[in-house]
Amino acid sequence: MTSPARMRPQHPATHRVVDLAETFALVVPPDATPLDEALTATGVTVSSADVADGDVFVAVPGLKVHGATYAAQAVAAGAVVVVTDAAGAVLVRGAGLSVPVLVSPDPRELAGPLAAHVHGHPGRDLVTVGVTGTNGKTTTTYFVDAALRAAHATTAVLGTVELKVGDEAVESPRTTVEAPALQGILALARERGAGAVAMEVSSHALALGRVRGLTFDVVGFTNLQRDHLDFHGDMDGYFRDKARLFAPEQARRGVVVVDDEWGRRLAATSPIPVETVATHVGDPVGDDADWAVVAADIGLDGVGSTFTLRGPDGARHEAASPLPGLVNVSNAALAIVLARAAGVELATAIDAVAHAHEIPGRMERVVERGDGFPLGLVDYAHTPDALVLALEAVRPITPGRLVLVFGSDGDRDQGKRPIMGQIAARLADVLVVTDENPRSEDPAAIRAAILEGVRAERPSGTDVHEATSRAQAIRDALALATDQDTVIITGKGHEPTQEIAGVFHRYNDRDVLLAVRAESTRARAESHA
Ligand SMILES: CC(=O)N[C@H]1[C@@H](OP(=O)(O)OP(=O)(O)OC[C@H]2O[C@@H](n3ccc(=O)[nH]c3=O)[C@H](O)[C@@H]2O)O[C@H](CO)[C@@H](O)[C@@H]1O[C@H](C)C(=O)N[C@@H](C)C(=O)N[C@H](CCC(=O)O)C(=O)O
Ligand SMILES: Nc1ncnc2c1ncn2[C@@H]1O[C@H](COP(=O)(O)OP(=O)(O)OP(=O)(O)O)[C@@H](O)[C@H]1O
Repeated sequence: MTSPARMRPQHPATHRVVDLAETFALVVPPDATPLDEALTATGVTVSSADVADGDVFVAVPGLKVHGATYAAQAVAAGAVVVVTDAAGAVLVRGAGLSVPVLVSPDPRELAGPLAAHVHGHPGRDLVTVGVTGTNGKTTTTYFVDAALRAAHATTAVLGTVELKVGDEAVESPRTTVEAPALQGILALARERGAGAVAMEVSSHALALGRVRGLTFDVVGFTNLQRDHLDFHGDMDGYFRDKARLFAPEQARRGVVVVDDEWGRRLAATSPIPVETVATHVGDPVGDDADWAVVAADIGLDGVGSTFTLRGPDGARHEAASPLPGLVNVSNAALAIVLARAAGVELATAIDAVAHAHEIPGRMERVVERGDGFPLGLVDYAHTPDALVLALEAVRPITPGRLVLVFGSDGDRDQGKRPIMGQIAARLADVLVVTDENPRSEDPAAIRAAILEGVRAERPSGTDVHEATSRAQAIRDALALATDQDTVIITGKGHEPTQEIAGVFHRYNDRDVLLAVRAESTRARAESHA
């Protein structure tokens, strides 16, 4: 599989380093030899591990270590020049390296614009949509991509799950890649003929300049909930970092969900023009919003939702979310308004979103109800709040019993294990407790902690099962369920591996669920033969 760092254009432009120095006011340190006028560069990176031949290595002062510490590795991998700050230049000189060095007061801020310049500003040739917020980024981004795909032959979608350009996808190292990697991927997308890109923009990315150098056509805000305060300090700091996306150098216009106070604050203070969307039916906030969800119900397919979206002109549009639950009505409404702002016809956007049910690991409909099989869903919910939301979303679409396969991560928040158990026992009917990513912990001990919470809520232990492998848990769940039931497998979502005792085993809930269904279909056919 291609590494994310290799997602770059096949035919990069070549730039003279002296020209880059002049354009970005980079200076040669006083005691260094002047730049060779013939020296050229074709790419940019901030990580020595990602260097390609001909790269500029931008060595940033990190939160833990100075990037210039890795200049030797970068040069060995093919970097032709190091751009860093004054402290970095001292480190490179101290290491006795002969590589040319250029100094910038703020290399982290520079990395994005420099990479955008080197790759010929690919973002300007694409329709670009960015989505930020605590929850719903992935789902909304895929809904937007579905709408963009209805209007463009080739698109790119970038986020937590994958980096996908046309039909080529690689696993994503994080929600928003580093600024130079982003520009490289955009350049690749342009080279492959893509017309549009939808991407997730995390708060870390905004704080660390990963989208600098790109001005989005449209950006969206989902919501803000308590998260990542270790990094952002407090909610105000977290909000300020998110709000950086709504600035003229980052985006031309925005769409903001105003269901929470943070969305309302953002809409009221945004320096770029924004449209507002209210998604809670009956909330008076909807009266003043440009767009409002004024009715929502379970969809005709018995899984998703239908809803009515009132537009700024008062017209009512019948729309649908293919995924269960009201949070996905919210995500779908935002995506429709974002896609429209990005130039997709409203009716086209509504239709495309209504059919976008293959979002990897986000309430993903893997097995449809029927032929004796339950509805089978895979969801990433791995926190108590998300588990509540997921189970509440699935209950109304479940005529029979709600069967939950779940576990909890090792080497992470131990306190949530019994809480997850309690929630599961309260909101699901049949539980199969199993392993998630045990990492260095004893899997049985993690399951025991979950089961303690289960017992507190359901002392009888009725319909509570334990399975020592996740694949077995899925097999058990499917064997226990009828076609009136729903099986939901939570915790790992799209993850392609399971981490056990330091080893990453290839494993994916969706694949296993499909394999188990196929096994059962075969077994049934044989028993009828
Ligand atoms: C907290 C955080 O976001 N840290 C980011 C920050 O790291 P840092 O300043 O500590 O970097 P450092 O380790 O001190 O290294 C300094 C520089 O040396 C470079 N280096 C380092 C080691 C090496 O061998 N070679 C090398 O070149 C690094 O690439 C870096 O440029 O700057 C680095 C690049 O300049 C990022 O790679 C790094 O992201 C780390 C890996 C990370 O895990 N970030 C997570 C928290 C993150 O960004 N998450 C969000 C999603 C959050 C969510 O919503 O859940 C995301 O967008 O994925
Ligand atoms: N609009 C929403 N409001 C609140 N919760 C939501 C919303 N959309 C999704 N969720 C919940 O948040 C979880 C994560 O959803 P999603 O992956 O789309 O968000 P995200 O912002 O991309 O988060 P992550 O980066 O962790 O993937 C889901 O399990 C779902 O239960």
